[in-house]
Amino acid sequence: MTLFVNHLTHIDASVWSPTHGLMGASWHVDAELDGELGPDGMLFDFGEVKPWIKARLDSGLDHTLLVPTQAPGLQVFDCAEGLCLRTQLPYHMELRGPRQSFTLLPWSDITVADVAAHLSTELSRRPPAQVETIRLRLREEEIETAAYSYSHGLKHHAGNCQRIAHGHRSRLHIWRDGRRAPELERQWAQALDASYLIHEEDLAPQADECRETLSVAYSADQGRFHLTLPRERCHLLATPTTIEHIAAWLADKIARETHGRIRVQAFEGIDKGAIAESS
Ligand SMILES: Nc1nc2c(c(=O)[nH]1)N=C([C@H](O)[C@H](O)COP(=O)(O)OP(=O)(O)OP(=O)(O)O)CN2
Repeated sequence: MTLFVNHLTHIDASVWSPTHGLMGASWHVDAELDGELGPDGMLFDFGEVKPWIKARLDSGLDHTLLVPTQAPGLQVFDCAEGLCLRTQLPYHMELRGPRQSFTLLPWSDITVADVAAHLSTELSRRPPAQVETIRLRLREEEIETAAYSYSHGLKHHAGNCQRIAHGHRSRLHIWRDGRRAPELERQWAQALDASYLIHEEDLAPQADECRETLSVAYSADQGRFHLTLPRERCHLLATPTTIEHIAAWLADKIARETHGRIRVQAFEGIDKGAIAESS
Protein backbone atom coordinates (compact mmCIF):
# COMPACT_ATOMS: atom_id res chain seq x y z
CA MET A 1 0.00 0.00 0.00
CA THR A 2 1.20 3.53 -0.76
CA LEU A 3 0.17 6.62 1.20
CA PHE A 4 0.79 10.13 -0.11
CA VAL A 5 0.85 13.60 1.44
CA ASN A 6 1.34 16.56 -0.89
CA HIS A 7 2.45 20.01 0.32
CA LEU A 8 3.73 18.37 3.48
CA THR A 9 6.13 21.21 4.30
CA HIS A 10 8.72 23.50 2.66
CA ILE A 11 12.49 23.44 2.68
CA ASP A 12 14.37 26.76 2.70
CA ALA A 13 18.12 26.50 2.15
CA SER A 14 21.02 27.90 0.20
CA VAL A 15 22.87 25.99 -2.47
CA TRP A 16 26.45 26.45 -3.61
CA SER A 17 26.49 26.23 -7.41
CA PRO A 18 29.84 26.10 -9.26
CA THR A 19 28.18 28.06 -12.10
CA HIS A 20 25.89 30.50 -10.24
CA GLY A 21 27.51 30.82 -6.78
CA LEU A 22 25.43 31.22 -3.65
CA MET A 23 21.70 30.75 -4.40
CA GLY A 24 18.68 30.74 -2.12
CA ALA A 25 16.23 27.87 -2.61
CA SER A 26 12.68 27.08 -1.47
CA TRP A 27 11.06 23.75 -2.28
CA HIS A 28 7.62 22.26 -1.68
CA VAL A 29 7.91 18.79 -0.15
CA ASP A 30 5.52 15.97 -1.22
CA ALA A 31 5.84 12.50 0.31
CA GLU A 32 4.92 8.90 -0.55
CA LEU A 33 5.21 6.07 1.97
CA ASP A 34 5.09 2.32 1.13
CA GLY A 35 4.35 -0.45 3.65
CA GLU A 36 1.84 -2.80 5.24
CA LEU A 37 -1.42 -1.80 6.93
CA GLY A 38 -1.65 -2.23 10.70
CA PRO A 39 -4.62 -3.69 12.61
CA ASP A 40 -6.23 -0.20 12.62
CA GLY A 41 -6.38 -0.31 8.81
CA MET A 42 -3.75 2.43 8.44
CA LEU A 43 -0.22 2.50 7.11
CA PHE A 44 0.74 5.54 9.23
CA ASP A 45 -1.71 8.03 10.76
CA PHE A 46 -1.84 11.22 8.60
CA GLY A 47 -1.69 13.19 11.85
CA GLU A 48 1.75 11.73 12.51
CA VAL A 49 3.21 11.68 8.97
CA LYS A 50 3.71 15.44 8.78
CA PRO A 51 5.37 15.99 12.19
CA TRP A 52 7.53 12.85 11.74
CA ILE A 53 8.95 13.95 8.36
CA LYS A 54 9.06 17.67 9.19
CA ALA A 55 11.01 17.08 12.41
CA ARG A 56 13.67 15.15 10.49
CA LEU A 57 13.96 17.73 7.73
CA ASP A 58 14.07 20.62 10.23
CA SER A 59 16.91 18.99 12.17
CA GLY A 60 18.75 18.04 8.96
CA LEU A 61 19.07 19.79 5.65
CA ASP A 62 16.53 22.63 6.13
CA HIS A 63 18.17 26.05 6.63
CA THR A 64 21.66 24.74 5.79
CA LEU A 65 24.04 25.53 2.94
CA LEU A 66 24.11 22.57 0.52
CA VAL A 67 27.69 22.04 -0.61
CA PRO A 68 28.61 19.81 -3.59
CA THR A 69 31.99 18.66 -2.28
CA GLN A 70 33.20 17.38 -5.69
CA ALA A 71 32.68 20.76 -7.40
CA PRO A 72 35.79 22.15 -9.12
CA GLY A 73 37.92 24.49 -6.99
CA LEU A 74 35.98 23.82 -3.79
CA GLN A 75 37.63 22.98 -0.46
CA VAL A 76 36.03 22.01 2.85
CA PHE A 77 38.13 21.62 6.01
CA ASP A 78 37.90 21.84 9.79
CA CYS A 79 38.43 25.24 11.43
CA ALA A 80 37.92 26.89 14.82
CA GLU A 81 34.28 27.71 14.04
CA GLY A 82 33.54 24.14 12.88
CA LEU A 83 33.86 23.89 9.09
CA CYS A 84 35.39 26.20 6.52
CA LEU A 85 34.22 26.24 2.90
CA ARG A 86 36.43 27.92 0.29
CA THR A 87 35.37 28.28 -3.31
CA GLN A 88 36.97 29.56 -6.50
CA LEU A 89 34.28 29.11 -9.15
CA PRO A 90 32.33 31.12 -10.21
CA TYR A 91 33.84 33.41 -7.54
CA HIS A 92 35.85 33.28 -4.37
CA MET A 93 33.80 32.83 -1.22
CA GLU A 94 34.86 31.75 2.26
CA LEU A 95 32.33 30.64 4.84
CA ARG A 96 33.17 29.47 8.36
CA GLY A 97 30.52 28.28 10.76
CA PRO A 98 29.25 25.43 12.96
CA ARG A 99 29.05 22.04 11.23
CA GLN A 100 25.29 21.85 11.49
CA SER A 101 24.96 24.88 9.20
CA PHE A 102 26.35 22.86 6.22
CA THR A 103 25.03 19.83 4.35
CA LEU A 104 27.95 18.19 2.53
CA LEU A 105 26.93 16.16 -0.50
CA PRO A 106 29.53 14.13 -2.48
CA TRP A 107 28.48 15.50 -5.86
CA SER A 108 29.86 18.00 -8.40
CA ASP A 109 26.63 20.04 -8.46
CA ILE A 110 23.33 20.11 -6.57
CA THR A 111 20.11 19.18 -8.36
CA VAL A 112 16.64 19.14 -6.83
CA ALA A 113 16.09 15.53 -7.94
CA ASP A 114 19.35 14.38 -6.29
CA VAL A 115 18.48 16.18 -3.04
CA ALA A 116 15.05 14.50 -3.03
CA ALA A 117 16.63 11.07 -3.63
CA HIS A 118 19.19 11.71 -0.88
CA LEU A 119 16.48 12.70 1.64
CA SER A 120 14.36 9.69 0.64
CA THR A 121 17.27 7.34 1.35
CA GLU A 122 18.03 9.04 4.68
CA LEU A 123 14.41 8.91 5.86
CA SER A 124 14.00 5.28 4.72
CA ARG A 125 16.93 4.16 6.89
CA ARG A 126 14.87 4.18 10.09
CA PRO A 127 11.23 4.39 9.05
CA PRO A 128 8.28 4.32 11.48
CA ALA A 129 6.58 0.94 12.25
CA GLN A 130 4.91 -0.65 9.18
CA VAL A 131 6.52 1.81 6.75
CA GLU A 132 9.15 0.26 4.47
CA THR A 133 10.10 3.08 2.12
CA ILE A 134 9.69 6.85 2.07
CA ARG A 135 9.97 8.86 -1.15
CA LEU A 136 10.11 12.64 -1.16
CA ARG A 137 9.51 14.87 -4.15
CA LEU A 138 10.85 18.43 -4.03
CA ARG A 139 9.34 21.08 -6.29
CA GLU A 140 10.09 24.72 -6.89
CA GLU A 141 7.03 26.91 -6.54
CA GLU A 142 5.58 27.72 -9.99
CA ILE A 143 5.92 31.49 -10.31
CA GLU A 144 4.72 33.11 -13.54
CA THR A 145 5.57 36.63 -12.38
CA ALA A 146 8.83 37.99 -10.96
CA ALA A 147 10.88 35.83 -8.59
CA TYR A 148 14.34 36.02 -7.07
CA SER A 149 16.57 34.04 -4.75
CA TYR A 150 18.62 35.47 -1.90
CA SER A 151 20.62 34.30 1.10
CA HIS A 152 21.07 35.86 4.51
CA GLY A 153 21.40 35.13 8.24
CA LEU A 154 19.54 36.52 11.25
CA LYS A 155 21.89 36.50 14.23
CA HIS A 156 19.08 37.18 16.72
CA HIS A 157 16.86 34.31 15.54
CA ALA A 158 16.45 31.63 18.19
CA GLY A 159 16.29 28.85 15.58
CA ASN A 160 18.11 27.90 12.38
CA CYS A 161 17.57 31.27 10.63
CA GLN A 162 20.66 32.44 12.55
CA ARG A 163 22.77 30.43 10.07
CA ILE A 164 24.67 32.95 7.98
CA ALA A 165 23.97 31.32 4.61
CA HIS A 166 20.43 30.08 4.39
CA GLY A 167 18.11 31.40 1.72
CA HIS A 168 14.84 31.50 -0.09
CA ARG A 169 13.33 31.72 -3.59
CA SER A 170 10.56 34.25 -3.45
CA ARG A 171 7.84 36.05 -5.35
CA LEU A 172 7.91 39.84 -5.45
CA HIS A 173 4.73 41.89 -5.84
CA ILE A 174 4.86 45.68 -6.30
CA TRP A 175 2.07 48.22 -6.74
CA ARG A 176 2.69 51.78 -7.92
CA ASP A 177 -0.08 54.30 -7.21
CA GLY A 178 -2.52 51.43 -6.57
CA ARG A 179 -1.73 49.35 -9.71
CA ARG A 180 0.45 46.22 -10.03
CA ALA A 181 3.72 47.18 -11.67
CA PRO A 182 5.13 44.08 -13.45
CA GLU A 183 8.05 46.01 -14.97
CA LEU A 184 9.19 47.21 -11.51
CA GLU A 185 8.76 43.65 -10.22
CA ARG A 186 10.99 42.28 -12.99
CA GLN A 187 13.58 45.03 -12.51
CA TRP A 188 13.86 44.54 -8.73
CA ALA A 189 13.73 40.76 -8.86
CA GLN A 190 16.61 40.86 -11.33
CA ALA A 191 18.58 43.27 -9.13
CA LEU A 192 18.11 41.05 -6.08
CA ASP A 193 18.51 37.62 -7.68
CA ALA A 194 21.33 35.42 -6.32
CA SER A 195 22.22 38.13 -3.85
CA TYR A 196 23.33 38.14 -0.24
CA LEU A 197 21.55 40.57 2.11
CA ILE A 198 23.59 42.07 4.93
CA HIS A 199 22.68 43.97 8.06
CA GLU A 200 25.35 46.73 8.03
CA GLU A 201 26.01 46.17 11.72
CA ASP A 202 27.35 42.68 10.86
CA LEU A 203 30.04 43.92 8.47
CA ALA A 204 33.48 42.73 9.59
CA PRO A 205 36.62 44.86 9.25
CA GLN A 206 38.65 44.11 6.13
CA ALA A 207 42.12 44.97 4.88
CA ASP A 208 42.25 47.97 2.52
CA GLU A 209 43.24 45.78 -0.43
CA CYS A 210 39.97 43.80 -0.16
CA ARG A 211 37.84 46.44 -1.89
CA GLU A 212 36.05 43.90 -4.07
CA THR A 213 34.74 41.74 -1.25
CA LEU A 214 32.64 42.19 1.87
CA SER A 215 32.89 40.17 5.08
CA VAL A 216 30.13 39.52 7.56
CA ALA A 217 30.72 38.07 11.02
CA TYR A 218 28.65 37.40 14.11
CA SER A 219 28.18 35.08 17.05
CA ALA A 220 24.81 33.47 17.70
CA ASP A 221 23.49 30.65 19.91
CA GLN A 222 24.74 27.95 17.51
CA GLY A 223 28.28 29.41 17.30
CA ARG A 224 30.45 31.85 15.37
CA PHE A 225 29.87 32.61 11.68
CA HIS A 226 32.10 34.38 9.15
CA LEU A 227 31.41 34.93 5.45
CA THR A 228 33.40 36.70 2.73
CA LEU A 229 31.98 37.13 -0.77
CA PRO A 230 32.08 39.57 -3.71
CA ARG A 231 30.75 43.03 -2.92
CA GLU A 232 28.77 43.05 -6.17
CA ARG A 233 26.67 40.15 -4.87
CA CYS A 234 25.66 42.05 -1.70
CA HIS A 235 22.97 44.50 -0.67
CA LEU A 236 23.36 46.41 2.58
CA LEU A 237 20.44 47.19 4.89
CA ALA A 238 20.58 49.42 7.96
CA THR A 239 18.40 46.86 9.76
CA PRO A 240 18.30 43.08 10.31
CA THR A 241 17.30 41.30 7.10
CA THR A 242 13.92 40.06 8.36
CA ILE A 243 11.25 40.02 5.68
CA GLU A 244 9.48 42.93 7.40
CA HIS A 245 12.62 45.06 6.98
CA ILE A 246 13.27 43.80 3.45
CA ALA A 247 9.73 44.83 2.42
CA ALA A 248 10.14 48.29 4.01
CA TRP A 249 13.64 48.76 2.52
CA LEU A 250 12.37 47.90 -0.96
CA ALA A 251 9.26 50.09 -0.64
CA ASP A 252 11.40 53.10 0.41
CA LYS A 253 14.00 52.58 -2.32
CA ILE A 254 11.41 52.14 -5.07
CA ALA A 255 9.28 55.09 -3.88
CA ARG A 256 12.37 57.33 -3.91
CA GLU A 257 13.35 56.17 -7.37
CA THR A 258 9.88 56.38 -8.97
CA HIS A 259 8.39 59.29 -6.97
CA GLY A 260 5.27 57.13 -6.62
CA ARG A 261 3.14 55.62 -3.86
CA ILE A 262 4.62 52.13 -3.52
CA ARG A 263 3.30 48.98 -1.90
CA VAL A 264 5.59 45.93 -1.71
CA GLN A 265 4.48 42.41 -0.86
CA ALA A 266 7.77 40.64 -0.21
CA PHE A 267 7.69 36.86 0.21
CA GLU A 268 10.12 34.89 2.33
CA GLY A 269 10.16 31.61 0.45
CA ILE A 270 6.72 30.11 -0.16
CA ASP A 271 3.39 31.57 1.01
CA LYS A 272 4.53 33.97 3.70
CA GLY A 273 6.12 37.38 3.97
CA ALA A 274 5.46 41.04 4.75
CA ILE A 275 3.78 44.06 3.17
CA ALA A 276 5.17 47.58 3.38
CA GLU A 277 4.16 50.94 1.87
CA SER A 278 6.11 54.11 1.17
CA SER A 279 5.55 57.30 -0.77
N1 LIG B 1 8.29 37.60 11.45
C1 LIG B 1 9.36 36.94 10.94
N2 LIG B 1 9.64 35.68 11.36
C2 LIG B 1 10.70 35.01 10.84
C3 LIG B 1 11.49 35.62 9.86
C4 LIG B 1 11.19 36.95 9.44
O1 LIG B 1 11.87 37.54 8.59
N3 LIG B 1 10.12 37.56 10.01
N4 LIG B 1 12.53 34.93 9.30
C5 LIG B 1 12.81 33.69 9.64
C6 LIG B 1 13.94 32.98 8.95
O2 LIG B 1 14.61 33.79 8.03
C7 LIG B 1 13.54 31.67 8.28
O3 LIG B 1 14.35 31.36 7.17
C8 LIG B 1 12.13 31.51 7.84
O4 LIG B 1 11.96 30.12 7.73
P1 LIG B 1 10.70 29.33 8.19
O5 LIG B 1 10.45 28.34 7.12
O6 LIG B 1 9.60 30.24 8.58
O7 LIG B 1 11.17 28.66 9.46
P2 LIG B 1 10.49 27.51 10.20
O8 LIG B 1 11.28 26.30 9.87
O9 LIG B 1 10.47 27.92 11.61
O10 LIG B 1 9.01 27.38 9.65
P3 LIG B 1 8.28 26.23 8.87
O11 LIG B 1 7.64 26.86 7.66
O12 LIG B 1 7.28 25.71 9.83
O13 LIG B 1 9.29 25.19 8.47
C9 LIG B 1 12.07 33.01 10.72
N5 LIG B 1 10.99 33.75 11.25
